[in-house]
Amino acid sequence: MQPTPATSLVGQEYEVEVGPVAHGGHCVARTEGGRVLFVRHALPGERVVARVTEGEESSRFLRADAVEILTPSKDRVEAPCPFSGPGKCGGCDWQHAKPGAQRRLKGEVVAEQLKRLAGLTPEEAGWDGTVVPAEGDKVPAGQVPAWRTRVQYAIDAEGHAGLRKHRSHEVQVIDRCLIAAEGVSELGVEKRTWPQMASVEAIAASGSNDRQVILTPRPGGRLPLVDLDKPVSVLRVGEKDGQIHRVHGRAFVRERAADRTWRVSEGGFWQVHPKAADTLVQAVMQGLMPRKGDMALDLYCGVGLFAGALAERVGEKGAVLGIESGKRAVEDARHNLRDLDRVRIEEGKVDQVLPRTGITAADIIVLDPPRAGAGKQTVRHLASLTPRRIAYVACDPAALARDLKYFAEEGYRPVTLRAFDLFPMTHHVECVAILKPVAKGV
Ligand SMILES: C[S@@+](CC[C@H](N)C(=O)[O-])C[C@H]1O[C@@H](n2cnc3c(N)ncnc32)[C@H](O)[C@@H]1O
Repeated sequence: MQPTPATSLVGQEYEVEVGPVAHGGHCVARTEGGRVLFVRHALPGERVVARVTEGEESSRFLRADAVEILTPSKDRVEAPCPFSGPGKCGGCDWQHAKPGAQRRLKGEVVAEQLKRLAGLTPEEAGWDGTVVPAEGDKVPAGQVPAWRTRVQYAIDAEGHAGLRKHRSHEVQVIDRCLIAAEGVSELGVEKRTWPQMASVEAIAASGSNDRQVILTPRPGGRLPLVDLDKPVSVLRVGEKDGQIHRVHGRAFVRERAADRTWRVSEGGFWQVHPKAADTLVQAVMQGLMPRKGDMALDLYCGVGLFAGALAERVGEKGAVLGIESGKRAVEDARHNLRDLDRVRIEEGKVDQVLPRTGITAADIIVLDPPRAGAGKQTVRHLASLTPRRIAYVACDPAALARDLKYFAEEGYRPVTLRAFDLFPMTHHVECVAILKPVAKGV
């Protein structure tokens, strides 16, 4: 028998009352028939016309855009960016919300994830429920902080630069990104065409005047002559090996944080918001309270940010071990911390390298995993090292909550949790949880 073709509901419109915010930059609503909609461009409490963008008759839930606002929330503003809105750029999620409301929505998402996945109330997680703006980002409604020091532009078939539409490969051509840092805008990527390129990443270091452009050609595409006004280093992604190669200028940018200069090479991780690195180092050190002589771990250490800050505090009698899987990031970390004998950086995946190190105890641990989180096996291993305190830096509250549950099973509970709005206008939020051991079963 032939399977019945799925009936697409794309384009179908429903008038709905918008319910609470959900993780991912949308709100939950139900149709009269009880069908669940995840609605973008809406705010809780609004009555809107939602047009389905993804989903079929048989889908568990549908995705939709609010295309008409019948009863606006008091938190609504006109989106400052002309490229934000249904069917347009997918980069920002909350352009249509006042800055304070954006932070409240993010706080509600963190609270919901903690409750659902870790069984923790904000009080139990040691969190006051607020999401704190980065220094300098408190702007009036209708204005936008220009914070993105790294922007990956997608290039359309005609060579125009833009950003991808939400959950799509289609490119929304733009002439300016409002959240791009000044240094990125000055590179003028949107002002010229990039024939034969698939993407162009623009990086403006916040700790120096270093600027970098990383070009990814289409298959068989030839590199353009890059005649940008400023001295800019140019790298390209190799078609055959996928590796980043230097075309001209430096192969790295220099960032500044925690009173040190950091070399960040070729696609290595560095926080995108210019204040993020200092904000997070401060939160981690305040929570961990390192002591002279401590043995400390910095897991998923990137170019060595927390390892460097820890090394200053544990002093000459202490030791810091960083683990990072990116080869170039490891080279950068070793270079960045070459003046500190007490720091050792190991290359490889945390779950593979850590058991091989033979370390059986650590006094304090920082972990800053990618979006997927650390996972049960790594959490177990960390708890077995019986650290006095653990600082968990998380870019995804769902992964954080899952790992907090595993930590609780191993006898570690959060004593404080702080949340920072290091990605204004988007749904992303960064958290720092400080964990301490409690007696098992308590
Ligand atoms: C969120 S970044 C944190 C980097 C650094 N702590 C910082 O703040 O700049 C996560 C880092 O983990 C690295 N990474 C991803 N998976 C890993 C794994 N399984 N083991 C070790 N490092 C990993 C990535 O290359 C990236 O540098």
